[in-house]
Amino acid sequence: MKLLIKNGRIIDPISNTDEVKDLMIEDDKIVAVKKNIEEKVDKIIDAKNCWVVPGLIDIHVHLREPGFEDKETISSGSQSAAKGGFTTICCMPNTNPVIDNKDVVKYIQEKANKEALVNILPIGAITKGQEGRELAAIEEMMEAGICGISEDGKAVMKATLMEEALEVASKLKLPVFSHCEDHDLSNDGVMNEGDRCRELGLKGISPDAEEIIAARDIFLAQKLDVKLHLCHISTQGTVEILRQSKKRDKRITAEVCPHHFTLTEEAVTPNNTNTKMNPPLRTYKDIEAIKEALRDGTIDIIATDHAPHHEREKNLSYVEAPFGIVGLETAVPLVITELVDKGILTPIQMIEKMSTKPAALLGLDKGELKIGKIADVTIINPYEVYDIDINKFASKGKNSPFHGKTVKGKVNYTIVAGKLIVENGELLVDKQ
Ligand SMILES: NC(=O)N[C@@H](CC(=O)O)C(=O)O
Ligand SMILES: [Zn+2]
Ligand SMILES: [Zn+2]
Repeated sequence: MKLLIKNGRIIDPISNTDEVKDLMIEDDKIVAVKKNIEEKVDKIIDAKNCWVVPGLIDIHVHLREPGFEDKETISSGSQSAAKGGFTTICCMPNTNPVIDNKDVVKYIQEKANKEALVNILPIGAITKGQEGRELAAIEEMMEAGICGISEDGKAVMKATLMEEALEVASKLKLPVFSHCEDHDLSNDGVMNEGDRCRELGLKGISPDAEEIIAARDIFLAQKLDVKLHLCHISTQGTVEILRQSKKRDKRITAEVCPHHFTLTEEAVTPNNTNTKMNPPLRTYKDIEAIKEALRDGTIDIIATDHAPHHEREKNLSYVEAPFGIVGLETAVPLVITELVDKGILTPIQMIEKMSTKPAALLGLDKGELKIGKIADVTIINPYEVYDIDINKFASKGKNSPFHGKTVKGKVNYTIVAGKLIVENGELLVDKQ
């Protein structure tokens, strides 16, 4: 099977390429990247005016299976990922049962092999049942194939236990994804601590809650040979801590989610629980700091923190509704609209943060368009303008604050190991 992608703008951060060329795939591999390939093939994709990029990798996704299949499943989440241009996603362990032993890891891998359209890499929990009392079976999960450990959904509050986890991760060479939140400080807050929460009479979550645990984990990690990654950072203070720490320790990485550079606390209204997520939407000054950090490389990765919830739960009051919004199908247009179009990131930098750096953090041989590599490829039309429509999401979760937003940038094709999964923006589903 030969597939030829003609006349696209090949964007490859590793070779620093941003140039119109053709790309040929044979079976599951990239076999040529050059100008004017004239060869008899099985299928030609016309990529004129489009970007041809290494398949996007989202290191922060909640797939909800096992346990919360009414919110999302491995199958529906993988369809959502494919539509969003992601060829590999990492799934967080806050499922039921929690991913804290090899059996749950294997369950997810087996289901993913049968049902998923994209590569799925489970992340194991740090503590048993995510209860914060004793370490999970990290070594056996590593042997089963987890790509990292995280307590996401919450932080490990006990510093000595977090230290122990970092030591184990260092020994096993597993990255640690830290959800930075001091739960004593965030307490029962539901939005950013600031003018807007006082105006609305809602309880706030201060930036301190994030910054204190970010600083703690950086201090704990820098004594060890370990990859510490800060999840969904949202405040100017965390950006500053990170920028300073990176001068001493090059292994620390951090991600930001599209909603944290697109919306502020001003978007919060008590009847729109799709503005409720953790960490919460912050302020204009935080967005400015995040954008600067994206531009200067302090923030390495853009991840979605795709957190689907059922309408029934999101219809509860602002206080009772769960935290989280979906993100897989809005990431590319938000990044193009808010960052690339506004000159904050070049297309190469965007792809570096959505494919190359995630691959490097996970130690994957991906994130590059090069002869001989597995053909995970995404084709994006960066000029298409349209309104985001939750009803078109493949995700079961419709909890997005971006419904109706006019954006630029559309994922047209997603190719996983040489196989066309999305064509003209639509899924070609042959697995369910
Ligand atoms: N981000 C969220 O608001 N929610 C996430 C948990 C998390 O990422 O911490 C979820 O699992 O729903
Ligand atoms: Zn989290
Ligand atoms: Zn999360």
